[in-house]
Amino acid sequence: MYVSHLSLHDFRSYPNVEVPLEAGVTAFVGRNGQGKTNLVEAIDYLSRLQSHRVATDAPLVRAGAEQAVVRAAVVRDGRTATLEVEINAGRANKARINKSPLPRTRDLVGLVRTVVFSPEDLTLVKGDPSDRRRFLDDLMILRAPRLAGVRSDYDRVLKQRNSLLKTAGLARGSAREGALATLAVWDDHLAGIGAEILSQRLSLVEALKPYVGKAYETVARGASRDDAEITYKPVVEPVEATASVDDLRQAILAELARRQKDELDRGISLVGPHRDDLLLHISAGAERLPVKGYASHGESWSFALALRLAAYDLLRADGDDPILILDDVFAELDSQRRVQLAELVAGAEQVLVTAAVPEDVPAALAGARYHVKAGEVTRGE
Ligand SMILES: Nc1ncnc2c1ncn2[C@@H]1O[C@H](COP(=O)(O)OP(=O)(O)OP(=O)(O)O)[C@@H](O)[C@H]1O
Repeated sequence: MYVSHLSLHDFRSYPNVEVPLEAGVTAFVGRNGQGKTNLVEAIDYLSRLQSHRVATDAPLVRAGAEQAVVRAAVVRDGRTATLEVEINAGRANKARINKSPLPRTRDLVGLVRTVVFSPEDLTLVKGDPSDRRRFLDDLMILRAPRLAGVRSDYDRVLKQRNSLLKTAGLARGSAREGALATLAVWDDHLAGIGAEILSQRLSLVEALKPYVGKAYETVARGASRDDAEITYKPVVEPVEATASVDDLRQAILAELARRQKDELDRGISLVGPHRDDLLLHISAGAERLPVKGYASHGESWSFALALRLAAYDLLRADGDDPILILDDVFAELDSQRRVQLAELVAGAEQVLVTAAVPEDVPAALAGARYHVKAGEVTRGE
C-alpha cells in the first residue's frame, strides 16, 4: 500500500498543503522546525488515530484554528480510496472514506498501516513498561482493528474500578460492604476484558519473537551479543502462551482476590494487563542480560530498531506492505547501523524519510525528494 496524495488543512504548522506522493522512497529534507515531521505524523495519525509524538489531539490542530483535516489518497492493489479525518479541538473527531462518513471514527484505524521509526523509539528500551505495552497494543490493533474497542472498554473499566477502590478503601461498615459487592462486579468486568487483551498480547509476542531475533541479528551484525529475546511478563502467573481466555480470566480473578487488601489500601488496580511488561534480553552464549540497565547505547538502539523492524515484518507477513516512516532517525545512528537499516527497508512499497540535511539520507534510499521550508513543500532533485 502507498499514499499517492496527502492534503492537510490546519494540521500542525500547515494552514493548507498538498503533497503528491509515489511508491518507493520519498525524502523530506529541511532544517529544524520547518514542518517535515508534521507531514509524516499526519499519515501515521490516519493509520492509528494517534500521534507518535503526543498523547492528545490538541497540539495537532494549528494554533488558533478549531479543526484540522488530514486527507490521503491510498492505493492498495491498484485501487485508490480517499481517507479523511477531521480533528476537532474539544469535540469528537470524524472520519470519512471516499467522502462518506464512517459511523465510528475508530473504524478508520488500520485501513492505512504505518510503522514509524523515530528518535523516541529509544524509550521502547529505556522507558517505562507503559511504552512497551503501547508498542504491543498499537501493533495488535493495526492487525485486528476491533481490538481498539476492547482496549478502550478496558480503560473505561479501569477508571471506574479505580474510583470505586478509592471510595471502598475509605468506607466503613455497611457502606464498605456495599462498595465491596459492587467491586466484585467490576472485578468480573476487568478480568473478562483484561483476559482478552492478555491473550491477544501473548499470541502477538509469540508471533513477534522470531522476527525480533532475526532483525536484531541483522542490525547488530558484528556485535559481541547478537541474540535478542522478548518475553511477555504478566502480573498474573504462571501463564502459558497457549492458555485459553477463560484460564486467563480465572488467573486474573484469583490474583485480584489475593491482592484485594493492597488494592483497597492504595486505591488503584494492581492486577491486569495495564501492569504487565515486555522484557527484553540480549545474550551471547550462556550469558543473558536484561537490556534495560545493561545494554550499551548502541545495543539499546539496535534493540529498538529490531522491535520496529519485527513489527514491519509481521505486518508484511499478514499480507499487506505497511508504509515505513523513518522520522529523523538516521542522524541518531552510527554509519554502520544507518547503512544496515537503509538496506533493510529499501525494498518496502513506500518509505517516507525526514532528514535535516541531504547527507543524512543514506545512498540506498535514493528516490523522490522534497524540500521543506517554512511550511512550503517543494519537489527537488
Ligand atoms: N499546533 C500547531 N500550530 C502551529 N504550529 C505548530 C503546531 N504544532 C507544531 N507547530 C510548529 O511546527 C514546527 C515543527 O514542525 P516539525 O516537527 O515538522 O519540524 P521538523 O521539520 O520535523 O523539524 P526537526 O528537524 O527539528 O524535527 C515548529 O515550528 C512548531 O512550532
